[in-house]
Amino acid sequence: MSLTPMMRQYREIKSKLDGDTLLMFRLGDFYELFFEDAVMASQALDITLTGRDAGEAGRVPMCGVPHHALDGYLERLIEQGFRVAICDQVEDPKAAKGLVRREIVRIVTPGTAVAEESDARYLAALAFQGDEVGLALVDVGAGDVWFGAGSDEDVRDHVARFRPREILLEGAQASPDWLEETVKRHGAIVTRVPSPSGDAFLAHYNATSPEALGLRMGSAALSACNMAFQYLRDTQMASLCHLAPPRPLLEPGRMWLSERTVEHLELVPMGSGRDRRASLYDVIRETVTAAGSRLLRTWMLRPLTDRRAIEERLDAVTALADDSLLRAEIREALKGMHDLSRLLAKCSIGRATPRDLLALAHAIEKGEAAVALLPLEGPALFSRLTRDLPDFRPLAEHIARELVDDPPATATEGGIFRDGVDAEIDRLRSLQSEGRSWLRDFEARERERTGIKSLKIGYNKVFGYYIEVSKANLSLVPADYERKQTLASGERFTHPELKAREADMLTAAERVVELERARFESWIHRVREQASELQQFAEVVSTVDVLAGLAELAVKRGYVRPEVTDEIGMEIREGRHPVVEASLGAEFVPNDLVLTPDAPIVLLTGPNMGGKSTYMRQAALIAILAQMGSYVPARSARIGLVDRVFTRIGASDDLSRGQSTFMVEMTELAEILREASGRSLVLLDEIGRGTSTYDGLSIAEAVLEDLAERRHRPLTLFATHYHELISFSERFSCVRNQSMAVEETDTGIRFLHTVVMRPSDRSYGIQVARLAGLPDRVIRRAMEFLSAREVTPEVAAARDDRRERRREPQVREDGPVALDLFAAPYRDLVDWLAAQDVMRMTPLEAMQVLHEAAEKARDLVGWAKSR
Ligand SMILES: Nc1ncnc2c1ncn2[C@@H]1O[C@H](COP(=O)(O)OP(=O)(O)OP(=O)(O)O)[C@@H](O)[C@H]1O
Repeated sequence: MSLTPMMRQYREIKSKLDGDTLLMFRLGDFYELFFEDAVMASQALDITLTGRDAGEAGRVPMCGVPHHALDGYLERLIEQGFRVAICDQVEDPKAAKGLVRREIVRIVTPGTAVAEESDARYLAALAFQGDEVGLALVDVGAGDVWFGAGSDEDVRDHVARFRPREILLEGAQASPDWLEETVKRHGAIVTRVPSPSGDAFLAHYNATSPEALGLRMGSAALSACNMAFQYLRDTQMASLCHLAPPRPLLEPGRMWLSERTVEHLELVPMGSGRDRRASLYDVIRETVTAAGSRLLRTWMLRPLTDRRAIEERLDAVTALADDSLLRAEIREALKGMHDLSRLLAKCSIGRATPRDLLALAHAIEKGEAAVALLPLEGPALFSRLTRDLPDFRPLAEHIARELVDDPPATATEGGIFRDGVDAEIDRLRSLQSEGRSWLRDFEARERERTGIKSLKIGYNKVFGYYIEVSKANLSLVPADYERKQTLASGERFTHPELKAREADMLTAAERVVELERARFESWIHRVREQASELQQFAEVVSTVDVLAGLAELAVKRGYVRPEVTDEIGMEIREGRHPVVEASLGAEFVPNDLVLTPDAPIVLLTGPNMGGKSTYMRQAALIAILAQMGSYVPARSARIGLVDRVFTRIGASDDLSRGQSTFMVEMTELAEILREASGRSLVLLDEIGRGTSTYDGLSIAEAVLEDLAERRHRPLTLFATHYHELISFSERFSCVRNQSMAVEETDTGIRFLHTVVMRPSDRSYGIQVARLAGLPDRVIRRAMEFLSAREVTPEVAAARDDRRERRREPQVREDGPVALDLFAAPYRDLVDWLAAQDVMRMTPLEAMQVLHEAAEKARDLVGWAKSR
């Protein structure tokens, strides 16, 4: 079938792309899509689907977006997981003989697009070698590159933490089991790529061997890096010289926090909209720049384990916390600073506009102003940061001197540079302005000569300059006017004198645009040449922002400087949970925590809602804050360095991963028991809850015993409802009982949120249920069931089996003394209740079950009475 030449060109270019990459084809002022692409894009972007004559194929579907609005539309497509190839006209249409030459100039993909946002946006590459998986992560916008390798699970953790938007896998490689779910959870796409050939990675960094970049020859990590860089080269088609040197994911001297720990401790925001829960990151973020916020997040997720490095940061924070004037000046200097890394990325991928160039200059000026404020005789970190830094002020000043105050958003229309910057540009501009004044004179002259008062000189792209005469005056038009165009209201003419001028003026205008563009490009080139030093400068500025932000946080929220030691243990006086405190304010009740090598295990009991989870998480958050170099919410804190934080805390979203709650619990527990060292902090919340009481209790007991009997016992906070475990402290001096205090009142109980150094005497489950508004009749029956259970022979026997009972059963005289739970009608209810899986229900369904339970219980009450 023969297509029009343009459509043939389109087809040829499209055939070079993967099937699912959309092609945006530049036609005049629009980027157009055709065929299936047009159908998909018109739906995705909610734009009108039209058609275009394609030759014998007839009309084919088409839709398009104006070229100046491309970025916005691209962003929307990328957000929906599309990959988009941009095809531009690569020669001047005026100079083209026949069809304009077009080429793909870049491919925009979810993992490589540079967006105007502060969040990181990663591209990941996975390379499999036997049991080892190599991983590379690149944030093109921020210029960050990370690499690492490990087990399938390690890599899953990294991927979950970095939340890449796009994951590269080799064509034939089978997907790891977890990939599909990760992709769903984080809205990423998987892109299949050819196996890496050559050394795109080494070539990018101009390195002769991988060792020079910290990688091993032939390693899985190196393959992943090669995959990522080959893909970047193929899609970006630009130098990407702004990318910082690659950094290992598992740097020595960093604390490792697994994905689950990050989630359990709510370090970063989770959920969205109304479900979005406040996180540590939200509370501690006092940075004033977007890049500073990104770095703060990195610090928080990768705390240090090297005491000296932590103290170096703490010294800097102290200096800034103590000097409020200096802190305010630094923060003021940085306020409103554009994202330097992102601007560098744009220069490096050739997408910077004149506006970006000026923004870059302003960002440098702001960064330099902030850095210049640092007292060099002050903390060592300040001088270390600034020691080898070139002075970028001359560069910034030079740019600002040359560019106009409000440069255009594209480099193609001139008006970028000030007068006096370039003699040739000035000369051409004055030619243009002379031309304009000549036009004014010419207009006046012609009005005079013809006597047509309303005669006007106008301009459009098709006809150039013209003389417009209204209908009423057409009879006065002189013979030397040549008719060009008829309008409803009059006619347009040219004149030889006007034509001659027009040629001069248009040439001058085109020449100016050309010269300005070339000058702009040479500026971008100069920036690119210094991209890696500028990127380093950007990181220094972000560090200053983070340090000043942490100092601000310390002062604003009354945090104290922790004492960080190489010993094992921690002593926190009047510690607070930073996030809960931020929402409760003065109502928050501070608590102490002392863990020593001799007594590293705390067994925490107390009612639901008593504050156990808060207390446990608080310990981990304080340790993380201290080790990232921040002050902490406490009256005082002495923190022995922690190598890892492990958490096993019932997570509500386990279900969304399709794993049973109990299975997840046990998998995590297994990891903790395998990997926790004597320097680890372990939080265990209600181990065993996911299974039957006695299985759960037995597992909890065995775990506690295992931890207590170790030579290197991890610092452990063990919250439990199993009161049976309380007696452990008699067997093991390393286990200390603590509980959340409760006050019993006439109407029920009141939570004091105070930690006391004794076990809780009861679990108060039913009282908490009453507080939650369970109907009185259900509460009453629950009390009856409870007292009955306490004397059921099976239960009593099972308990006696295990240990001496702490309390004698309280037989209530006014209630049914021995309710036979296994009598048929009760048994039905018990069986039915046992079959309910509340964790898999929506709140509404759970309410219905509760309602039904109450109904059934009421029936039973009636049945019992009737007996
Ligand atoms: N120290 C405190 N000061 C004031 N309020 C607190 C404190 N600790 C916890 N709370 C409040 O009590 C609520 C319950 O706390 P938390 O979830 O830690 O209890 P829990 O004992 O772990 O409960 P459950 O066993 O049901 O999980 C929190 O939402 C918080 O508002």
